[in-house]
Amino acid sequence: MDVNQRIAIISAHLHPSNPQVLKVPFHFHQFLLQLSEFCFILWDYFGIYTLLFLNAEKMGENPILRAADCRAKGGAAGFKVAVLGAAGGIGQPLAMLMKMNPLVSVLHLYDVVNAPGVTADISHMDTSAVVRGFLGQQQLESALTGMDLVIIPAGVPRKPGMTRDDLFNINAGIVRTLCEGIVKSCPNALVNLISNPVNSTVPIAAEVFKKAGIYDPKKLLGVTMLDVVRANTFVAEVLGLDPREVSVPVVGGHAGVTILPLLSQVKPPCSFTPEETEFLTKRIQDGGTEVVQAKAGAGSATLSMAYAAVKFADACLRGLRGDAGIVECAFVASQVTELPFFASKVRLGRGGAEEVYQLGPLNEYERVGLEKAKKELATSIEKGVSFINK
Ligand SMILES: NC(=O)c1ccc[n+]([C@@H]2O[C@H](COP(=O)([O-])OP(=O)(O)OC[C@H]3O[C@@H](n4cnc5c(N)ncnc54)[C@H](O)[C@@H]3O)[C@@H](O)[C@H]2O)c1
Ligand SMILES: O=C(O)C[C@H](O)C(=O)O
Repeated sequence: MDVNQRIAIISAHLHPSNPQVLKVPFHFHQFLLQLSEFCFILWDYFGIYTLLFLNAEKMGENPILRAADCRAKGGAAGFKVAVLGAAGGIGQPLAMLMKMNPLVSVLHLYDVVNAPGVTADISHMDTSAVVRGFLGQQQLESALTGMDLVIIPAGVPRKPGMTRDDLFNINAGIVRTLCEGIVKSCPNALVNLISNPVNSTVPIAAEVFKKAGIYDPKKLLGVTMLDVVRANTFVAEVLGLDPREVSVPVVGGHAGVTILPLLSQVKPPCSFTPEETEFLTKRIQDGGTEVVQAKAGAGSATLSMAYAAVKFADACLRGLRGDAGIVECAFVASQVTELPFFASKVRLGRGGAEEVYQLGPLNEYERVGLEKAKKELATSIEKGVSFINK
């Protein structure tokens, strides 16, 4: 019986117009029974909230929100995910899409600006993940504590005329600081690194983790999914197919010629003329620049990147859950070439990138592209490594 039913019954009994109340002589035991009913109602209405208020006042929090948070925490089981740089151009739509992901139970949004605003906004979405905001470096440790997956889109984006490597001086330091936070608060988390230049920031992260003695190469993944997303889209346009039916492996790295689409391995199997191959390869390699130029100084890809990041993060979470056969491209520690890092297809599992696949047969065009990619990649990787070890 709920509180309202109890109130209805008791007030009906006590109301002077109730003939039974008038007729039935006063009995002390009935009076006690009714008194106890009233006590229950008072407790239901006021007692629990009084306790919550007293407890929450001590903790300096709004008790009603705290109660709601407790209920939400008791909800769906899932993974704890942090987004670092959550108030940015990528961070905001990425945070929104992660809030919609049913595999996520707790979502921590960290930034050096505007994290509370983005958090308040996203927390009103009626999906199950509980959202908490963290602002500034003094809250970095709390933001990261207990996380299963950390997604990093923090850092400055390109303007027209810049290369991704031009971002190194600012973003290298940002990535180092964030990775030092991961060392302290969630050394076993999977890390999805988006901040550019990815070809250097992934080696930076690896060196920070190595120095701290927590490096697990399987758990550090540079996000190159946007190259795959673009490749699927552009190839589908040429073939006249639905992009969701097209799968293009993109290997190497994430900048200019290091982005190497393997058009000979497109699924469904198809063939391209030399002109189509040249056109598609260039368009995929220059996809980022195409957006930077179109935005004319207002930044680089944010919405398609958030989409790609969430597609990749979802694959990582399904891998962590133990799903079989999750294969995506990522920039990881690798023995596929002589370079210590290389993007290729990886199998995602409970331990992260559990298997790194070989490139498979390449045609002559791709072999030439691979040599160019490796040359530039070697320099970018070395730049990242020596940033930490200088
Ligand atoms: N891997 C890829 O495919 C890919 C694609 C697109 C963009 N990017 C890169 O992602 C990065 C972010 O791009 P954006 O468009 O979102 O930029 P943005 O400037 O819109 O957002 C970056 C956010 O990072 C925050 N930030 C800065 N320093 C920080 C710190 N120390 N700790 C936490 N947060 C910090 C900023 O406050 C800002 O909110 C850039 O480096 C960009 O080049 C990578
Ligand atoms: O091009 C950029 O600077 C951003 C990103 O790396 C992209 O590929 O869109």
